[in-house]
Amino acid sequence: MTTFGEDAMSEPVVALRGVSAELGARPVLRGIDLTVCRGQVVALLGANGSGKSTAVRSAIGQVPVSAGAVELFGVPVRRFRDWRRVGYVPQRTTAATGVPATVTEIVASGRLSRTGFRRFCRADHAAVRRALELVGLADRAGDPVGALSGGQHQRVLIARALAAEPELLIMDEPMAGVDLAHQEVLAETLRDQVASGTTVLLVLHELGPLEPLIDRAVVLRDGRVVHDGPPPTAAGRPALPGHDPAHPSPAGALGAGASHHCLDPQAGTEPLRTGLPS
Ligand SMILES: Nc1ncnc2c1ncn2[C@@H]1O[C@H](COP(=O)(O)OP(=O)(O)OP(=O)(O)O)[C@@H](O)[C@H]1O
Repeated sequence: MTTFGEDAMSEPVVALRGVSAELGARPVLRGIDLTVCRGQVVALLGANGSGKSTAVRSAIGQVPVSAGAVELFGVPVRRFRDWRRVGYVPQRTTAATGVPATVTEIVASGRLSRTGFRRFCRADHAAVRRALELVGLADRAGDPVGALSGGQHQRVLIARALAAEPELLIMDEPMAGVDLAHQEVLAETLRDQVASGTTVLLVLHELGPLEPLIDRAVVLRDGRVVHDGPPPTAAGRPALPGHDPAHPSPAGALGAGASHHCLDPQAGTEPLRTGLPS
């Protein structure tokens, strides 16, 4: 297990500062600030069309920004090359359907960011096998990916991201179409990843079994950050252990410019609870 010191915990792994982006002629992001520090698990929430996918796609350089700055591991994304450190699960796609590849081949493709064009070594094969086991698909390893159900396909995409053993996992609605039993399995997997120091940025519609893992929620509305703080409270119970639902954080109270959600090494506070209302 990796242990990070306080200095590492204060290091922004993902930083969007004042980011605006247009798709077509439409302004989709309107000056958003989003910082995820090492070891944090941040959920990006908001209604359909609020800009969540665009925000994570701009974080990995897939959407060009018209204003503001995007950094990964402290490096401007346009100069970032160390992609082995990043695992990305796109919003559910059927792109692999019809591709004549096996489940193992799709998952192994996630390892290419580490291996480049060298031959797979024993550790690479082991990482692929382990990723398949983590999502509960080891028994389907040799099957054509086109023969899988939608939820199984989603789990293949998660395994593909895990195969690279990334330091940062960015997942766009990873639980979409996944049944509750396998959501629990994936939540357990994610818990292990987080325990070993992985930083996670998730687009979610509902927190579900991931709720206990979420340190912070950033809520978008119409391309703007309207809340950055504790996750919303599920009906009738606290969003996090120790969080009093009688004192919910007012949406927008923390607003944009949330880099203070990283641990201040001088402050000596609990790193991942910074910003929770008392
Ligand atoms: N390629 C595109 N060209 C033009 N507009 C687009 C494109 N992709 C997305 N948009 C628009 O950008 C806005 C934000 O889309 P985005 O996919 O980021 O939203 P989202 O919050 O992830 O939504 P959902 O919850 O439905 O996945 C929407 O109004 C959408 O119609």
